[in-house]
Amino acid sequence: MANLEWKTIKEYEEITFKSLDGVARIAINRPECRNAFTPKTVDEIWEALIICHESQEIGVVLITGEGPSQKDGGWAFCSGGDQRVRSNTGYKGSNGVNRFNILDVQRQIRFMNKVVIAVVPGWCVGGGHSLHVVCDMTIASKEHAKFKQTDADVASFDGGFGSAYLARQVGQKRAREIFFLGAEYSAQDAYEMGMVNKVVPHEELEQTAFDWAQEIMTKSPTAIKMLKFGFNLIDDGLVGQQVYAGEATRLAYGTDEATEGRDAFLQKRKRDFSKFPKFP
Ligand SMILES: CC(C)(COP(=O)(O)OP(=O)(O)OC[C@H]1O[C@@H](n2cnc3c(N)ncnc32)[C@H](O)[C@@H]1OP(=O)(O)O)[C@@H](O)C(=O)NCCC(=O)NCCSC(=O)c1cc(O)c2ccccc2c1O
Repeated sequence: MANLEWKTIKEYEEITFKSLDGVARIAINRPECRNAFTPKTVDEIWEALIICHESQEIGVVLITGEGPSQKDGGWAFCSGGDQRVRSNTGYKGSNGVNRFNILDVQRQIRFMNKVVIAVVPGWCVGGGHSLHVVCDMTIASKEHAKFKQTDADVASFDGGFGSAYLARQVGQKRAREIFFLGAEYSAQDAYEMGMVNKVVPHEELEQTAFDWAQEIMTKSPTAIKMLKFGFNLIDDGLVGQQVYAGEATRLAYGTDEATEGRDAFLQKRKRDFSKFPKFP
């Protein structure tokens, strides 16, 4: 793996959270179970994403999995919900509360004001597969990345982004095949289907993701954000419209027209928008 000198932003128990030159790296750190997530893992990812969302320094977020496993050398991005803590009403956290909180993380990635890249070093399975699907882009290890949707094997189903948005990426027939058969796909298969952006030698995986992040960060942050929310809009209904429109409102606040509206109110005078252009 690349010798990037990541610095820890915050210590967690089940993830690592680091950054370098404006790029954040969030990695599930449970390689012995192929980076399956518990409610605690997910809470930690969620908090790290909020930190990234609020940060003025971070421009791009990488989500990945630590590895290899000390047990057998296997690599994983994420193997989905940890089946050992699954109960009749969700996944049981250490406080005894059952959760499906990975869906909160999916929404946070979707509505995040920065680009989120899935960096897939190995197995990408079940809820882990859905996690990569919801990320803005995916880069995968040529040697070790493998994609598989086991949801129906374990009587689970991500009927949201994990399946419907996947169909946007690979087409309806392929998405149904992925879920209905639960077959294993190589990084190259996934690339050819359109759910992976680039396949690179394992040694170059992290460096490639970092380079992509650096390139994105040379561009206008507002343009990148509006493009991301614009891409999301058609699939996200009124919530997507709200997110996009919120950013349009922010841009409008920066105009003289907005200043006139605010100042007229505060100065208790008649507003005068007559001088402002009505562009065709
Ligand atoms: C991921 C695998 C294909 C890897 O196979 P491989 O042969 O390489 O390795 P092993 O099978 O020997 O695994 C090594 C070790 O890890 C343990 N492990 C792997 N995955 C999990 C897991 N998900 N939970 C718990 N433990 C796991 C495995 O038992 C081994 O332990 P040892 O002690 O024996 O060493 C293969 O492991 C595999 O198929 N894993 C299961 C994948 C799976 O079914 N995931 C769950 C899908 S459902 C889901 O993720 C999900 C979560 C949500 O929160 C949702 C919320 C709302 C809607 C839907 C949700 C949802 O679908």
